[in-house]
Amino acid sequence: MNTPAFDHNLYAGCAAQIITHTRELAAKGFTPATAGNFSIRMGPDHAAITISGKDKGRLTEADIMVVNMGNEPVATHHRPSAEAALHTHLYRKFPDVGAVLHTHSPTQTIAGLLYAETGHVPLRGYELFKALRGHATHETKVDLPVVPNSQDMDTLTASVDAVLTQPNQWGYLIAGHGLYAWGRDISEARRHLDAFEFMLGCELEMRRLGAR
Ligand SMILES: CSCCC(=O)C(=O)COP(=O)(O)O
Ligand SMILES: [Zn+2]
Repeated sequence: MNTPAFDHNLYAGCAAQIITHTRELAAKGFTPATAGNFSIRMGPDHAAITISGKDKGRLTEADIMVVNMGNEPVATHHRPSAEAALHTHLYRKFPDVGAVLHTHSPTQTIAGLLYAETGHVPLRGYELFKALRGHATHETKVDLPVVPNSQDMDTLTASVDAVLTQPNQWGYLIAGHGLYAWGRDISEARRHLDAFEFMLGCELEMRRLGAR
């Protein structure tokens, strides 16, 4: 008997979690058209990830596949997310990362454009910092990195790698594109994504009010 390439029960559990979160995020308007991609680590060598080009609000298990940490499809002919390299980069760089979520909300997209030149969004004074693992007070500084967009995944990955130099960084923006957020598991990644979305919304509102 052939050894299966991966644990199917583990895959099915990961797919179910991805489907739950993507439906919720799509309902919030965070995945317009077919935007966004989502993954969960399946051990040291594999991740379950969304197939490229799917409507993320209507995913079924058949829309989620397995890749190795070199972005190669495992036991499937489907094409993984065009941005799979950004997911596996995080899994390779940080062994404790268990899930990666990527969305394109209007707030994330606009903030990425507004702060592209500065290279980060300076977040200050938010009680919601405490939703970010490793942050216990509002009296700290959180600079959310912003990298330039690129259709070349090697270029984009290198830009991201260069800005992830501090402990307890849980997200970055790609200018004009969207947000990547991650965590030890999908619940934590989702908490980080929701926290960044809220704080970015506050920053944009303060700019409207002329306070930034
Ligand atoms: C239509 S959105 C453009 C591609 C993108 O940024 C994205 O998040 C979705 O790409 P995927 O290949 O993961 O479907
Ligand atoms: Zn994207």
